[in-house]
Amino acid sequence: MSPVPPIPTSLEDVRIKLLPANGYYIADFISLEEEEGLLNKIEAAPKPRWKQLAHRRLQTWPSDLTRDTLLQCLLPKWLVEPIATRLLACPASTADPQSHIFSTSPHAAPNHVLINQYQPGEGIMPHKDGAAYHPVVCTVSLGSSLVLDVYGTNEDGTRETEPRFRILQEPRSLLITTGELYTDYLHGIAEVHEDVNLGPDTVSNWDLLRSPELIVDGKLQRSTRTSLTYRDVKKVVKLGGKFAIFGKS
Ligand SMILES: O=C(O)CCC(=O)C(=O)O
Ligand SMILES: [Fe+2]
Repeated sequence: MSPVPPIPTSLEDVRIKLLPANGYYIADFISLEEEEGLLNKIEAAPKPRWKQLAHRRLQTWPSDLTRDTLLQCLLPKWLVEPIATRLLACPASTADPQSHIFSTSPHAAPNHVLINQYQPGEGIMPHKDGAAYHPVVCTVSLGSSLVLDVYGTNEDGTRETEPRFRILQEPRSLLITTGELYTDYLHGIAEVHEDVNLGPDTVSNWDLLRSPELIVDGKLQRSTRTSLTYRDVKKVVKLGGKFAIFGKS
């Protein structure tokens, strides 16, 4: 059994200093067994749970949003334990050990998880995650490393052609993006079989990586990579609430 990795004393210790405010990277967020358990759960989901998109496939938990609104429903236990619990146990600052990354979000916890799966050569077009969510995304990566490209915008609002920052996400790592990095920048994953030109000058989280030695000649071959992105959807409606109104009449 590989041990469950310790939680950092504070997110301040794992801040990606080269990024705009704020990005955090924890190379060892879950253990090998936890990674395997999660991949088994994801594979065991009924086939209709998967939405096949042009260049990746997607599961949405507990359900899709309708007009930026989530129908209130608890996340299944396997998505809460260990990831969500550990996210809330990670102090945002040493000054306030009770604070965590969702302390100031509407529900003080994530209520929504997207599971994206990419084969080598697949990716996601640069985009922003939008206003449905509180501006915090916690991404746990499983199976393979890949690079997340971060783009700025030009004065006329168009996207810059070249990424301004590159973040390498290793298997079992956690990446948190918040604030300006969430609201003002776009992120995407290139459709390549291999990430290239990786080094201390090109990878923003280089000093926080677990295994930079696996990168040979600046290259890393991709295999199947699955990501879980935890967020807090701002608007939540209760189905029971509506029935209660009907019940009264
Ligand atoms: O798979 C990832 O790391 C990114 C996914 C993403 O950007 C999204 O679901 O909005
Ligand atoms: Fe996204």
